[in-house]
Amino acid sequence: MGLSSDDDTQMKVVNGDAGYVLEDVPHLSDYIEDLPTYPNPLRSNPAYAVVKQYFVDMDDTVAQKVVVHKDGPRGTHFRRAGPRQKVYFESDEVHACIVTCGGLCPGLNTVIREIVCGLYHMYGVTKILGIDGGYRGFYSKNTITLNPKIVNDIHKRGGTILGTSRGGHDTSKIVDSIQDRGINQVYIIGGDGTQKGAAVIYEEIRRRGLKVAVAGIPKTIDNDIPVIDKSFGFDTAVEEAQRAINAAHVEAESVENGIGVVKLMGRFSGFIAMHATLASRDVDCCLIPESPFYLEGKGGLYEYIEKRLKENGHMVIVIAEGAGQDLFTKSLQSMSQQDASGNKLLQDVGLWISHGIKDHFVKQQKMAINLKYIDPTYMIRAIPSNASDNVYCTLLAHSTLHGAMAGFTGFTVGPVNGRHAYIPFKRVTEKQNNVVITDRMWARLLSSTNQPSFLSSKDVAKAKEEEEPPTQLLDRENCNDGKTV
Ligand SMILES: Nc1ncnc2c1ncn2[C@@H]1O[C@H](COP(=O)(O)OP(=O)(O)O)[C@@H](O)[C@H]1O
Ligand SMILES: O=P(O)(O)OC[C@H]1O[C@](O)(COP(=O)(O)O)[C@@H](O)[C@@H]1O
Ligand SMILES: [Mg+2]
Repeated sequence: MGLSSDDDTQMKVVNGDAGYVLEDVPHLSDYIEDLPTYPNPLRSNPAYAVVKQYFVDMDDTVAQKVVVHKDGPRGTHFRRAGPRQKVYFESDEVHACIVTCGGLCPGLNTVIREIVCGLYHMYGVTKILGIDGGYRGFYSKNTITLNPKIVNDIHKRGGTILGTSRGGHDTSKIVDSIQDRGINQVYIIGGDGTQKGAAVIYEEIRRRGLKVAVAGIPKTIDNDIPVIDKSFGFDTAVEEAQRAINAAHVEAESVENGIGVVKLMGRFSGFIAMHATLASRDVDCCLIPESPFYLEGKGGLYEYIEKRLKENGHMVIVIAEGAGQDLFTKSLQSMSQQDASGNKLLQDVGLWISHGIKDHFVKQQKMAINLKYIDPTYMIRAIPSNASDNVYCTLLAHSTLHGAMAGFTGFTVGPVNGRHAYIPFKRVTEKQNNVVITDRMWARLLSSTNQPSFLSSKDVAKAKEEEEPPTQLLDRENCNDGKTV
């Protein structure tokens, strides 16, 4: 095995036999010499001591791709998450903090709860601070003391007890605050923007030579974070979206030529819309940002609506908020408007398409329609996480704190092919996870709704060219959208 020689401080690439590559995460000992280690207190914990092979082997890694060919390279691996025999912090030395940034997501409170309880009960850590209101809270607000009693019931509530915000990432002020407060473990929960912010915080801490572990926990309702199988809260959101789709269906089927339009979240990726549609089976058309569509003429949306109403008397349309933005924002100024974090602000596509459909059928004078528009966007993310997300959030929190206690830093955590791994920040921030419309999952959706693909044969060939990897199995990202299934 050989360590690559580049001086990247965010990823340590180790090459092994047969094309094995380990994209390892940084460790405090990479830049601080002679750090003392201590036996993991879990060795004497009555609950965990009895578990056979509770500790993760030093050499355990997780493969990014599990579908392989006999003669293919072993490919990229990440360090397996979990408790180590030795830790780099003594219990009473740890001063941890937790911050939540970006949009809300079901499960945020569960992750907070489990970090607090995990640190307390597994590692005997008692000094834990909550940072109020996202990154800016480090330097502009008071902190919140956290302990198991305070967080006991919070997983039953939506939102985040710590508050959140967009914008306000000032690296030196944040690191000054970490240093001044004597914080040595920083748990940062948030999406792609947050993880980029966490990466620069880690870089600055390393530059200052501080013994501070920086750990990211990926959060996004949109499920657009690459590498990990799925982001927490996504399942809950898809489940909650069913209620809106059911309502749209009931309304639509109760009247003549009823149309139910439901707008769901998904700024650049249509995972929520796609999964909610597949789960429901009542949806006749799903529109997502990755799949361009058009309204007028042959093969367009209006033609399909007319056909579907004639066949079935009613229909349901699910539209992701980022779908079709190019169709109607060109003339509008707000196209270039951004939120405090620099994310593009979107027009209300649901309202726009509802008006468009109504106008079209009024002008046509062929058939009278009855359209109901349902916008549950914030309702699907402001709720508490469901049972399976709660368990997922618990494991994520545990994986993260085991990593920080073991001295890893500059990492984010998540399941890769079902096994939790420590992933370099770069890998989760360099691109976004999108629905691939030339993949099987989208084909399943098209076949379940019977909607047009809105693509000409030329478009299909082009899309295939763009998406198709040179070798089908090994060069494609593993992904939670079922595309490798
Ligand atoms: N490139 C970046 N570098 C540093 N901080 C960033 C960057 N992008 C976003 N942030 C910060 O991360 C936080 C959350 O980002 P945002 O895009 O709103 O949500 P999310 O993390 O869910 O994507 C904000 O406080 C923002 O200032
Ligand atoms: O919370 P805001 O600022 O209204 O933003 C809404 C956006 O947040 C999201 O829910 C998730 O975005 P983040 O992952 O960046 O938090 C998007 O789906 C949506 O476009
Ligand atoms: Mg984001």
